[in-house]
Amino acid sequence: MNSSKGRTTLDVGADGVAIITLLNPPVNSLSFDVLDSLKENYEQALRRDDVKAIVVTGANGKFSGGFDISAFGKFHDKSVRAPKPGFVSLEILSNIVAAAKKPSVAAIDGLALGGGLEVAMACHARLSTPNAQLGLPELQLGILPGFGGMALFSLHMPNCGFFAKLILSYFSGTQALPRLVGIAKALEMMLTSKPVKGQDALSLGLVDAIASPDELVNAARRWALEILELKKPWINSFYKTEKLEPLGEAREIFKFARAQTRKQAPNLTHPLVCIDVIEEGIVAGAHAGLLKEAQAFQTLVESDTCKSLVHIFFAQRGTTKVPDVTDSGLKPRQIKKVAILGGGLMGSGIATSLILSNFPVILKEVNDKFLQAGIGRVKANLQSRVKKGAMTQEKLEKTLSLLKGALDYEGFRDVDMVIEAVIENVSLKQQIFSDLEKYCPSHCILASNTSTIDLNLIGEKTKSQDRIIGAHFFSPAHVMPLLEIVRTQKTSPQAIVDLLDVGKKIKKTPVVVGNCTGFAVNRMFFPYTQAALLLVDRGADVYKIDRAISKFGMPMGPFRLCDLVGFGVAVATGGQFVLNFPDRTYKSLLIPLMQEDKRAGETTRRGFYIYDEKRKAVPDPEIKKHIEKSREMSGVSIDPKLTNLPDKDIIEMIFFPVVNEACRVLDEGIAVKAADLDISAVMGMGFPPYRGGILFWADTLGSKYIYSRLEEWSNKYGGFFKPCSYLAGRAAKGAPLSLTVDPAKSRL
Ligand SMILES: C[C@H](O)CC(=O)SCCNC(=O)CCNC(=O)[C@H](O)C(C)(C)COP(=O)(O)OP(=O)(O)OC[C@H]1O[C@@H](n2cnc3c(N)ncnc32)[C@H](O)[C@@H]1OP(=O)(O)O
Repeated sequence: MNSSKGRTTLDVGADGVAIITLLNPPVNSLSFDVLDSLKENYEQALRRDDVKAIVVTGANGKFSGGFDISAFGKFHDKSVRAPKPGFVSLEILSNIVAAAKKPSVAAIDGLALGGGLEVAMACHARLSTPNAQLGLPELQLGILPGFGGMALFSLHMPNCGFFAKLILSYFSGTQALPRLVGIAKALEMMLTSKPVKGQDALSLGLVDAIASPDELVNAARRWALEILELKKPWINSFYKTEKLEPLGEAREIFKFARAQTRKQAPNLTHPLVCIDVIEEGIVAGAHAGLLKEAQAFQTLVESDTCKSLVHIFFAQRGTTKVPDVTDSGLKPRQIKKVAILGGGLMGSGIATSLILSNFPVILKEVNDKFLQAGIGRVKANLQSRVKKGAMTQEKLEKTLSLLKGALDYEGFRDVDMVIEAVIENVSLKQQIFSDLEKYCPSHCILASNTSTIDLNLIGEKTKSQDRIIGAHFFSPAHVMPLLEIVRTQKTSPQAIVDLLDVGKKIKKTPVVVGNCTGFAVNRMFFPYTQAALLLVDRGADVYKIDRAISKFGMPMGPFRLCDLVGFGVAVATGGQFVLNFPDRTYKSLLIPLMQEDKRAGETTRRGFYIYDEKRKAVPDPEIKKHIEKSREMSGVSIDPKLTNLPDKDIIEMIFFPVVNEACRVLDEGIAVKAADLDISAVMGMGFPPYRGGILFWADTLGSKYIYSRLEEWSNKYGGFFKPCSYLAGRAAKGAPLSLTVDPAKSRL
């Protein structure tokens, strides 16, 4: 069997232009095999007398998605074969340089990202289709754009000669992009990791011309020949200077970029390193910049941040790979029309998400007043996009025309999917599902957005259990990226495949989980809040906890979050857990006591914080009296150690119970794999992606350590901290927590 990972093809036309095509489906990533083959074909094209010019392009409408990210994993676990000398760009680029008499033009369709764009920037001109995506998203992976640096890293040749450095720099994104589009724009593109469209790339100077997908390669071959005939300029990006801002202005731009970066990503160093490398190239010249890039790349690619972010990249793509479901040959059926029941906060958010992705939607409510309110919410959601400049008024009208209101089930006769989003009331939901069975076609998927109620119970009065499924969105549904797809023992694989497809089409990350109270995310959230309440009852400070957790990288601390979701919701969901998992519930009276004081969180402007009109949260000294009362009524004693806990201990005491619950979820087979829980934590809880997700992070600390800490607190503070048997078992073996779950136990 051929185990090579991609290649390039060489095709020489009668006009003397060699077309080199990158071929490595699905995104033509630059694996070592592709790079080897690129080098070989370049050499051949340069050698052959019948080749006058070269066009580089990508197969199947995509230039390249960049360097093969799976190879980073091999760097990390050190399993990669040592790259042979002259690997990656050195030989390829020395040939491009040596080929000064044969111009190269990049023909970009689909996407040119990361190393893909770096290859294109090494060419003498670039042509693109209007909608192609061009960008350097490497910071998202914890590294910086640097094939130049990568070449040095791969070659292990820090003392390489001047000529080699000169050659390598052609492939360096940090040095080439600012010279093509200016420093400010290049910084923006790298720091945000956001690509630009071909049409915009043209006005920025990143590409030289636009062509339609059908015309692209022919236009590029003509361009290459015209370079040869000196009718078009022959440009080496590396030597361009006219786009660079004057030095004084450049320094200001770098200063501003650093300040913004420190504010937005205080825990991350690699964006600052990237700025340093670009600045070095501007101030001391591209060769100096390249050397700095090389050193930086080596450090960054081995960093925990890179390991975590690469894990998240693949974990996110892995959520749609469900054993015995997505590998069983089933194809998603086309969902042409969706109905939503309930126009409240959730229903209107879900409707917004669907119409934004061009699904016609029927929104059903019980009366006209509620219906108009629901439609009004959808309108407001779209309007806020218009305000932010993310949508035109015209597009808003067009999008809204996909939404139809209804007060009965008549319009449900041709829908392919229904999503119920009414209040959490079992008998109401049971009634709705038995009505749906009567009105909807027999293929229609019957989904519920419940966050707590057993799906088997919801579908109890129907004969359609195989098409009943959970579609658990997170609030606000049109913004939050996660979709929990909840499967019962009876849900058909086809219904899962269909919902996975809809999830992807509405740009959510779908995670398939089993049926239980709280599913995956809310089960992990529960101990998070409980641990924080336990610490406060035992002497810790509310605001110190929130600060420590925010510093760790969560968007906000547990108390600020309670204020945001509202005490009503916190108590209601908490109640479900108390009912279902009484053995590990910590019963604090603090929130009910605060409710008695007419505090309900941000909506009443009083919760753990007080809020001004601009929703700015300020600590409230008044809550001290409630805390004291809660302690007194619960009969717990203050532990002096907890009154002055270092941040590290706060983080561990709050997150280790979350890790413990994640272990239970995995052990019970509620989640298919540990990586799904990492994604659920990142996208559902706001866990920092650069820590790799909850279990990935836990494994960096070790199961033994986590077990011993939980055991110690369990003895001291009670059963809430008691490590579960899964965690105990892993700790006894010194094994990672993310080892695959025993398939026999899986509920999926
Ligand atoms: C030295 C250099 O400077 C370093 C680099 O170049 S690092 C790489 C820089 N490039 C990137 O970060 C781009 C990463 N990829 C993406 O953003 C998106 O995958 C994309 C925009 C290319 C395509 O998105 P989309 O169409 O939604 O498809 P998506 O599901 O994400 O990817 C399709 C498949 O391609 C794989 N893939 C995408 N980019 C890849 C890459 N650069 N390397 C390896 N595999 C890649 C995905 O893992 C997925 O595989 P799967 O089907 O087995 O799950």
